[in-house]
Parts: sequence; C-alpha cells; structure tokens
Amino acid sequence: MVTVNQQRVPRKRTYLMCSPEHFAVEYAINPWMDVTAPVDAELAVKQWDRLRETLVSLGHEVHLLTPERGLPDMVFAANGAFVVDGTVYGAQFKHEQRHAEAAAHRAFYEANGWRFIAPSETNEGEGDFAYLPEAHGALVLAGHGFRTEPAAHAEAQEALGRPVVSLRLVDPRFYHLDVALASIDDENIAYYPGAFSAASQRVLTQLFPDAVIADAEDALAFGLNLVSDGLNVVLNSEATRLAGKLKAAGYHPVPVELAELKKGGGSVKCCIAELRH
Ligand SMILES: CN(C)C(=N)NCCC[C@H](N)C(=O)O
Repeated sequence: MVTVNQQRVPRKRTYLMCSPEHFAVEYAINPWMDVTAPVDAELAVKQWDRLRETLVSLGHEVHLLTPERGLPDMVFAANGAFVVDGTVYGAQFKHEQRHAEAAAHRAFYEANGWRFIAPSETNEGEGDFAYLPEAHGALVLAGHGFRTEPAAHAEAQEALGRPVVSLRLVDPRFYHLDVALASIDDENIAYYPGAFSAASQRVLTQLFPDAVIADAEDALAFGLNLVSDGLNVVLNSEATRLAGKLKAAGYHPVPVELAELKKGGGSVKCCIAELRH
C-alpha cells in the first residue's frame, strides 16, 4: 500500500537515446503528425539536449545511438527494443517508414554484448511494453490495438520469461502504451483509463489499486510519456496537474519542454530506452 509520506528512493538507470539531428515530419503515421506544420530542427536538438542533460544531472548513465539520415523518427529510441534483465527483445516496426530503425538498434545491442532475440511479430519495443520488476512478482504490461500485435505479447513472454499482461488501446491518439501508461517506480504506474478498453481498465484497477490517474488533458499533453527513477519523474512540462498528483504521492516531478518532438507524436519516454542489465 502506497502512503503519501512514503520515502521514495531513486535507482540509478542506464538509458539509450538518439539525437534528433535528422528529425522531421515527412510522413504521417499517427494523428499527431502534420506534414504541413513547420518543425524547428535546431530547437528540437536543443530541447532533446536539455532532456539528456537532465537525466545525467539526476545521476543516470546515457548511451547514444548514432542517428541515420533518412530515418526522421529515429530520435524515438524507446521504440527500437525492449530490454529486461540483460535480454533484448528486438522491435519489428509496423510502418515501412520505420523498418530500418530496427537494424540500427540490433547492431547497437549486438556490438555491446547484449543477448539479442530477434522478433517474428510486429512490435514497437518500449513504445508498447513496460516493465515493473516488483509488481506481483515481476510483470510486463503490453499494449496492442494500433502498432504491436497481440502475438508479440506471447513472443515477448517466451523471450523474457516474465508474465505479460495484454492491454487493449482503443483511442488512436494513444497509439502506443507509453502515451497512456508509465511505470513510476518498480511496482506502481500512472495511467489514463480512457485510452484502454473497458476490460483492460478493469485489469489495471485490479492490478494497480494505488495507481496515479491522469486526466484526459494531461494525457493529451503527453504527460504520461514520462521516465521515472523511482523518485524523480521527468515529464512534459505541459502536464501540470499530473505533476501535482505525482508530488502529492511523494515523487519529485522534473518538467521538461519537448514541444518540437511532440510534432512527431512523442515526448520524454519515446526518446529514452531503458537498458536493464
Ligand atoms: C509513445 N510514443 C508515441 C512513442 N513511443 N514513440 C513515438 C513514435 C513517433 C513516430 N512518429 C511514430 O509514429 O512511430
């Protein structure tokens, strides 16, 4: 049971990020992308740099993936794989425009000695998978409905040896799990119920009675697309009410501005893959 005065303890994390050097909105594969809206590429790099510096200043280790020309969404590094306890379950992107990113991620993991498992099913890495090492033993939460196929949930369970709970996303604005739900420590989550089917909402209520619930406005401001080290929660600065709720629950919200990358349909979490040894 989580109490308001609980002492929250941060755990040092290792992350993977990829600079938005080649970021652009050249195609529209989610409702947030508008190819006619101008993107300030320089500002995108500045905001991304600030995010990277924020993580480093919190004591985390950040590895970098080399961005590739012609892959404008590569900045969304969370989508390239899902890593649990040293095993990497690779991504297989739904949209042709992002297919080549999977190979870049695979090359990174293989070059750095990780145990890499190639997928046979469509899945977009941490975009649709979240890991809670202390929830009900150890749980993977997995989204489907827009990008990742349910068959990939079963494949991930076999690859990673952790129970995978399938959750159905029903609103195209929340096309990845990580826009609608985030782990805020090893055992608890924050989420927006309206992004999920009624049955999946019941599953979440049963598994996480103490979850922090976001409202539609904060969820649509990408507030749930956050990363947390168990104490410090780095989140989009527009999600002010969610920041207040996290504070009331004993976390330390760290707001960052990422307005340019939002034009690609992503925010904080999308830019950050967690490397779990
Ligand atoms: C939670 N989100 C949104 C992510 N993890 N990734 C962002 C991917 C954005 C990219 N344009 C796409 O539509 O694939």
